[in-house]
Amino acid sequence: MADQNKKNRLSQRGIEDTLVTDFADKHRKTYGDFLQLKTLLSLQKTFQDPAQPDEMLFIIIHQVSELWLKLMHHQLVEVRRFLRQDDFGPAMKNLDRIKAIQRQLIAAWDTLLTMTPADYMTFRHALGNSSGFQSYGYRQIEFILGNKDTSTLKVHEHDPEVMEMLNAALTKPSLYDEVLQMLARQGFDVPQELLERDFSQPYTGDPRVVKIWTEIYRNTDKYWDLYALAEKLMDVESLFQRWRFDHATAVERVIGMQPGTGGSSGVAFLRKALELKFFHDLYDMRSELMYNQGA
Ligand code: HEM
Ligand SMILES: N[C@@H](CC(=O)c1ccccc1NC=O)C(=O)O
Repeated sequence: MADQNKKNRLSQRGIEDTLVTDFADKHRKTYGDFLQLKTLLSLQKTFQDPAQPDEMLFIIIHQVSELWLKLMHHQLVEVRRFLRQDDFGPAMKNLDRIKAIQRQLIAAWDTLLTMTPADYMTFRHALGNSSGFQSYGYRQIEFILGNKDTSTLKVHEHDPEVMEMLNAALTKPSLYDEVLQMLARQGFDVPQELLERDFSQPYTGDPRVVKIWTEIYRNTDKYWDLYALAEKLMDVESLFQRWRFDHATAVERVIGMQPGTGGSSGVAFLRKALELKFFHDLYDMRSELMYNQGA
């Protein structure tokens, strides 16, 4: 009986006859061709000689994060485009994807934190003055979400290509600017000066728009779509804050209160970002709702 069981145990799956195995013809693309794997997998160059064991982890976490940031930005541009076309459903679908990407970015902290402070110290000096502060993929996302802080551009002045990309992101309307345009198209009384504002400037909220959101949130039965959109924006904002919080917490766990390689105070600098907000009106509306309910 035991022998019979052993015989039946599967040790190899084998392949099916129909499986395509002949890729000698260069026109027949393989998985590796399609994904440019030779290029992709040649980019994880460790920078110490001899390489330290955790350099590979550090590089891959950052490269993967940059890829997620790239996709997140792509989807944010899509949402902005759909809002401009009043294509509500696709905008909502893409916001859901953005939230899923944000969860992926947050999950990276767990993997990174398997690296001990001592492990990091074996190669931190080799990073020189490079720092996540110089991530233009991240900055582009902050800009489209509305944090138009031009002081962050300074570190890119040496690089015309990056400057051009970030300047374009700076001067275009943010996602929320596009929401304001949409509210105006739907008949809400959005002040003209907000619709025609200089989009390279930060928008910190306006009591007249807060009034519009108050109307929407008091009458969700009538304005369900706008309410649902605003709540998705709040979700994106919360997940962004969670990423910032987890970053600051992870950094404190690894380097304590040491200054950053980019030259900032380190954790204290990162914690200051926890006070930043993208969608000011959506927060102010909540205080307004409370106040008026009591009145
Ligand atoms: C051991 C891991 C890490 C440490 C010790 C660390 C440390 C720091 C510090 C100290 C800063 C402040 C700027 C400076 O003075 O350098 C910073 C900024 C930043 N880091 Fe990290 N970081 C780590 C991992 C990551 C990862 C995995 C990412 C993902 C892309 C990331 C993205 C960023 C970004 C985008 C900023 C700028 C934040 C802002 O402008 O508010 N960091 N990091
Ligand atoms: N600022 C970090 C190092 C750092 O940020 C960094 C440097 C090179 C590549 C990625 C980095 N990570 C993200 O902030 C530190 O102070 O240790």
